[in-house]
Amino acid sequence: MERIMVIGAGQMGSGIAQVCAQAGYEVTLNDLKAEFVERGLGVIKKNLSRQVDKGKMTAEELDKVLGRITASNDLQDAKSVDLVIEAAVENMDIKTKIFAQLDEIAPEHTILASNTSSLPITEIAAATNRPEKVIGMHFMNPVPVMKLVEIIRGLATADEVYQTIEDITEKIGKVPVEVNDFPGFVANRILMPMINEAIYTLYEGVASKEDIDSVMKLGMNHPMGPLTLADFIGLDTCLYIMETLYEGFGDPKYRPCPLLRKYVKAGWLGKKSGRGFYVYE
Ligand SMILES: CC(=O)CC(=O)SCCNC(=O)CCNC(=O)[C@H](O)C(C)(C)COP(=O)(O)OP(=O)(O)OC[C@H]1O[C@@H](n2cnc3c(N)ncnc32)[C@H](O)[C@@H]1OP(=O)(O)O
Ligand SMILES: NC(=O)C1=CN([C@@H]2O[C@H](COP(=O)(O)OP(=O)(O)OC[C@H]3O[C@@H](n4cnc5c(N)ncnc54)[C@H](OP(=O)(O)O)[C@@H]3O)[C@@H](O)[C@H]2O)C=CC1
Repeated sequence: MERIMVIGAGQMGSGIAQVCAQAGYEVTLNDLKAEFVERGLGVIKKNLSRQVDKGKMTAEELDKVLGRITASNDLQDAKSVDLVIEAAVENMDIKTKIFAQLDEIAPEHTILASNTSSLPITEIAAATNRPEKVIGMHFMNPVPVMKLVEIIRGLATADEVYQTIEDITEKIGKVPVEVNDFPGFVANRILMPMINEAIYTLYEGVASKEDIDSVMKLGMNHPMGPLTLADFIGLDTCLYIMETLYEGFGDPKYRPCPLLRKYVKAGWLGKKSGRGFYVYE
């Protein structure tokens, strides 16, 4: 395993590319347009420069890490990689299209992983002719800081593929947790209903957004209040995850809050779009 391709250069894809390059892998960072990859590379440069400023990394190391990342706008670049980690938007149609194409392009030995936060790995795998080599590799945001990676076994995922991904996860300094393929896995099955409930609390006028966040920050020692965290994750992603839980379990307890839907329809996607529950400069 030497070459990794990351698909999607958004907040997750750029973080994944960064930690893989820091661990010594050659990384191809792919997005639909050159400007999106440039934006992702800009975030990586900023993160690494901060480490140089703090004396945690030398300027030479920074150059070496950046030198390991190649920009790409063509899925054909998957023909020379050993592992693909897909981090495009949380949408099943988009993901199955990407995986079907990758299956045609990537060499036989290549493992195809998805950073999906909730969608069934088994269904993504079924879009390929190599379901045994398809697996979930769910990083947490912000990737350079958070230690956890949920590794999700699809129905057909081979044991040796799981083992390889567990080894890579450890090599990049993360802690793997093994999870079976059910909607939302573990992380978002627990986190997202809490966030959705915080949005209902705001929607029903129980308290102001600042006070809801303060309750969870000061009362439960959460590093961020749930509404700030929702903005940080992306409200579109939060809604996709709630819909996956709602449809996947058929249980009304997972119904997404109408206020969340309204914000997403308005394009208020949180920090990444400049406005969500809060306004960002
Ligand atoms: C939706 C899903 O599918 C799954 C998910 O990811 S759910 C989201 C999971 N993530 C969380 O719950 C995050 C909760 N928030 C936190 O843990 C913290 O607020 C935080 C780590 C984001 C920031 O921590 P903080 O102490 O307030 O800020 P700060 O002191 O500025 O940063 C701490 C360190 O993180 C780094 N950091 C902060 N934000 C960063 C970012 N976006 N990218 C890279 N590094 C970052 C800082 O550089 C700093 O590094 P050093 O220790 O090397 O100096
Ligand atoms: N946000 C979070 O906290 C977490 C998110 N995830 C998961 O990671 C994935 C990405 O989320 P996140 O990084 O937050 O989202 P972002 O919106 O920040 O980034 C997604 C990126 O993928 C690009 N993209 C869309 N379609 C394609 C495609 N067909 N080929 C290549 N690139 C494409 C988007 O381009 P464009 O801008 O044109 O749409 C965008 O640059 C999702 O599956 C999400 O559920 C997992 C853990 C945590």
